[in-house]
Amino acid sequence: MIPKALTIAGSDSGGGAGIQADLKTFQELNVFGMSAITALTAQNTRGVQGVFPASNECVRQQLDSIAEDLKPQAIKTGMLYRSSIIQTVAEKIKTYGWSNVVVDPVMIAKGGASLLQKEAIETLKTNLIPLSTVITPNIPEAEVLTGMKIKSNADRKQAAEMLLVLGCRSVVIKGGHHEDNLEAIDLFFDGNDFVWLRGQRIQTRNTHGTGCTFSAAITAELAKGENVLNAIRTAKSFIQAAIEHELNIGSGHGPTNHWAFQTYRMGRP
Ligand SMILES: Nc1ncnc2c1ncn2[C@@H]1O[C@H](COP(=O)(O)OP(=O)(O)OP(=O)(O)O)[C@@H](O)[C@H]1O
Ligand SMILES: Cc1ncc(CO)c(N)n1
Repeated sequence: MIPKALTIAGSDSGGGAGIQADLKTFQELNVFGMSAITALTAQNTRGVQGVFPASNECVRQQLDSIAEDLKPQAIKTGMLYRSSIIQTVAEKIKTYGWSNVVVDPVMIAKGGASLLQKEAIETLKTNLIPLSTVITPNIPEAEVLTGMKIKSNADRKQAAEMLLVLGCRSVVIKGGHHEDNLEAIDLFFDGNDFVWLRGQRIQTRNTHGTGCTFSAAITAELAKGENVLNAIRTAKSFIQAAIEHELNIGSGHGPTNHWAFQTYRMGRP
């Protein structure tokens, strides 16, 4: 069976994040990609110039069209923008019985533009996170979701425990925003084991879309039937290669290199 994955997220006209990063990542990992677009953004490596959210009906119909004909083995959510879109997505996940749900709780773009309205945070916590197999917050997002400050490793473990209480089956709190300049270390927790996933920190400004790419890689591996921890390990290796082999596109925060994993790492995750 051909593995198929669905991304429910915003479009990044600059091609480095959102739907575009997700579909490129699915393709590179040999997974057929599908998309339901929640918002169009006018965006480039310098920042977000415009946000044009889709109607609830538009999101609903895209999800129905996909579900009636194609069966995704895994899905991810990215930018969802407002509460009613989150509700629509949560209802459809339940209606269609979709499993292997990766929730990337996207809130703010690197340049500071808001990709999620403040009042939608509660809906994310109560309606969507309980349906997820894994959530992938960065440190600032984990702070918003838990209401605690995260500085030390012990703080991060405590935040992971609090996030599990929201009803997700597991969590990875990503370390891209940590002040460590030698390593980028992510923390996985599934209620039993804490696993630290380490990678060398690359000194670069080309990190636009790292979070989208990472969660898309997890989704692709879940679609192939991998378990969550193995999927996350491959995703870590995928994003490491994509940051390391930089493209230097654009004059701001450039995109990562989505073909680097295939070209330089395949078979060596
Ligand atoms: N400079 C870096 N070098 C190596 N790995 C990094 C670097 N920055 C981030 N990562 C890794 O990339 C992945 C994404 O983490 P990050 O915390 O940057 O996500 P994010 O803030 O959600 O990204 P974005 O919002 O830009 O899409 C994690 O696995 C993290 O460890
Ligand atoms: C559409 C979109 N989704 C997610 C992010 C976060 O990287 C972004 N910048 N743009």
